[in-house]
Amino acid sequence: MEVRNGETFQCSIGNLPQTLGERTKGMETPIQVVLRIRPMNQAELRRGEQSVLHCSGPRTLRVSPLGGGREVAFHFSMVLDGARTQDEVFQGSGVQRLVELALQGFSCTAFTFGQTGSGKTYTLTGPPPQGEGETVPSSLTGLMQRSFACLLDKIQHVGTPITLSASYLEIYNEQVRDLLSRGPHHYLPVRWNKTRGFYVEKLKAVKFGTFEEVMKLLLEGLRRRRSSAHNLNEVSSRSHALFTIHIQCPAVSPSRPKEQTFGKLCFVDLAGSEKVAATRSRGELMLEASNINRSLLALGHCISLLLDPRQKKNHIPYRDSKLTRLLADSLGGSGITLMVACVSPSAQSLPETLNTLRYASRAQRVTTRPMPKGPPVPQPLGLEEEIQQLRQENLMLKQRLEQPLGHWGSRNKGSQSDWAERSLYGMLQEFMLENQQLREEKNQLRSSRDCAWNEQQVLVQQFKELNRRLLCSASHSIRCPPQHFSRATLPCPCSASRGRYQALGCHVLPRLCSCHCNQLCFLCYAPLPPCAGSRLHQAQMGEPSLLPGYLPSQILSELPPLPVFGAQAKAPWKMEVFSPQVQTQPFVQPPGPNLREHPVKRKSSEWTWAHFLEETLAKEEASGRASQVIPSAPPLPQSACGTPWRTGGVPSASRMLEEELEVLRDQIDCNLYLSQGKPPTSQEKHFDSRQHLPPC
Ligand SMILES: Nc1ncnc2c1ncn2[C@@H]1O[C@H](COP(=O)(O)OP(=O)(O)OP(=O)(O)O)[C@@H](O)[C@H]1O
Repeated sequence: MEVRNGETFQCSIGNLPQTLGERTKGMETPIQVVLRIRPMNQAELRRGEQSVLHCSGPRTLRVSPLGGGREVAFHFSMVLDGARTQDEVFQGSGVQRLVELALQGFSCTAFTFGQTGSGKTYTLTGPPPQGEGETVPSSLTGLMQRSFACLLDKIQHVGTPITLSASYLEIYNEQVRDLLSRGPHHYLPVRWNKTRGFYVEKLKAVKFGTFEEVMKLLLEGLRRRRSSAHNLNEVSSRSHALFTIHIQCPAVSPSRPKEQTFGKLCFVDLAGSEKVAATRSRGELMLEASNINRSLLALGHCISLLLDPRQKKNHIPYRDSKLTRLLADSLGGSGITLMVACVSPSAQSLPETLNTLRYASRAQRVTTRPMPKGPPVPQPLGLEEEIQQLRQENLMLKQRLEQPLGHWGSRNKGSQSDWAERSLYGMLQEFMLENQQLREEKNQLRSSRDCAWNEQQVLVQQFKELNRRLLCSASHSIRCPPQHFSRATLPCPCSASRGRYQALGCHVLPRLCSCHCNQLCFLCYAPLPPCAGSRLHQAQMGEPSLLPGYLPSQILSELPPLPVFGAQAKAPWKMEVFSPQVQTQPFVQPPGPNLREHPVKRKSSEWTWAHFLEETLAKEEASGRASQVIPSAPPLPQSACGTPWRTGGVPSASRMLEEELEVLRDQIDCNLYLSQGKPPTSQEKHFDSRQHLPPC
């Protein structure tokens, strides 16, 4: 103990237990917090600022606001005022003890925190070099250089070869960068696993054995670290920097490998919290300040939660920032931690200083359970064997899956496991084969459906062509009866009628009735005057879609245009030929002396123009009343042998076409069902293409 300026300065390591080691393994140990007050800088002295911080004893700080405000006292492991030299800080902070514990295999961390320009970097590494190649005077070197020297000195006395390596990284704008890596900057990911906790992947660790080597690494990293000038600090660090020394101590006896230790000594120089208004940071500086403040806030939040024993058992949001992830073990894990809080004595910085003091006060109530790090825990033998077996099985199964199908049949039937494998993989292969076959079948069905569709299209075209030819042929045969073989035309029934339509000429096709009671010439579509038997014959028109003058509009639109005679000729579907009353009437066979007394309703499916024509003509011939009933009927066309055209003769071409068309219709019906790829539904069973096709 020594006395300076009337104050007691205890040159010890504060509360850090000297005996920390074997006896404190796993015991709750509080974080050690040391306070360092930097001296007034030139700018503050120029402004004539007064100090508001007063040390009252080695561990107590009194804050006396100017103007007689309420005085506040803070207690820490050690309070080091502005008059303390770097060496005194090293001696009084307890870092030496940390070095000893790291050598014993503990994971030790010393970090500085505080407002920007409060002396954090100075405390750890001393003042910045004055020029390129300049070194810091040994009296001003910080905790890090002194700790390196201490560590190497202690290692020399251990007597066993100890492996040392160092890594250096910075967290800049929430990105981790390796400061020992040459070449372009690469940001490294922070990972986690059960044995290592959080770690930086691919972080370079450089082995060293001498003080010069480790100093070279430190200076190399310091040069690469981001720093900028702002209003409060000419060389302000813009990133958090972590310098870690990994200490691998072999076991004293090779027969006891578990005694091997893996200690760690980490120095963390946090970037300073800053008020942008005070630092007047703009642009990139402002972004950096925002990231710095955010990560420090996350650190403070973790510390607050760690204070609550109930919260500590639950969730601590270490993942909120890269900094808290990498400090997780030091804050709430198995590490030993020393914090050096740095403050400025100036009254102008009092708000930030109070923040730092409160932050530090809380941090020293956080506890860890220090545990030395041993060699990586090997996997239990059983698990390793199991993993190995699973790997082999996986490999074998992969190989078997790649084998040809026939392979399984040729295998000998062996043990139960063989059988199980065989049946399982046999099933798999069968399913795959079946799947393949089903796919092929589906493709075949699809192509046959397409073929049927194409065929149907061809048939529809053929049908149209046949229909056209049939109409032309019928028309021609009536115009030029075979017995005449001349182009002399029969008189049109329209021309025979009187009235305004008398002048209209038209052509004749076999029709329902030769009188004009249907009020329409079905060739020229001219309205015709009603006849005396119109009521009777209108009744026959109950199925308008089956009459020759009424073709479905879809088919008519696709047919070649019919010859039009006269300017008044209109398309039948646009003419008001059929009154609503007539259209809604069901077809009733006309009563007559030779017909049944009661009208018989017929199904529309039974009703085709060809059948009706045939029946009507047959009945008229049989009764001999054709001319009576239909006085204006044109003479029936006669064949060369004198037989009516419907039974043979010249219209035999039409007959053939009709038969051909019949076949085509059947084919179309079949194709319609085939193209749907399923059996016809009950609705489709009633479907009859004849109803949708024009009559022959
Ligand atoms: N104890 C001290 N004795 C003499 N000078 C000091 C002391 N502490 C700090 N300084 C000086 O004050 C200035 C700021 O110090 P330093 O850069 O270490 O602050 P900082 O807290 O690291 O700031 P930042 O967070 O911005 O990086 C430097 O010029 C440094 O040399």
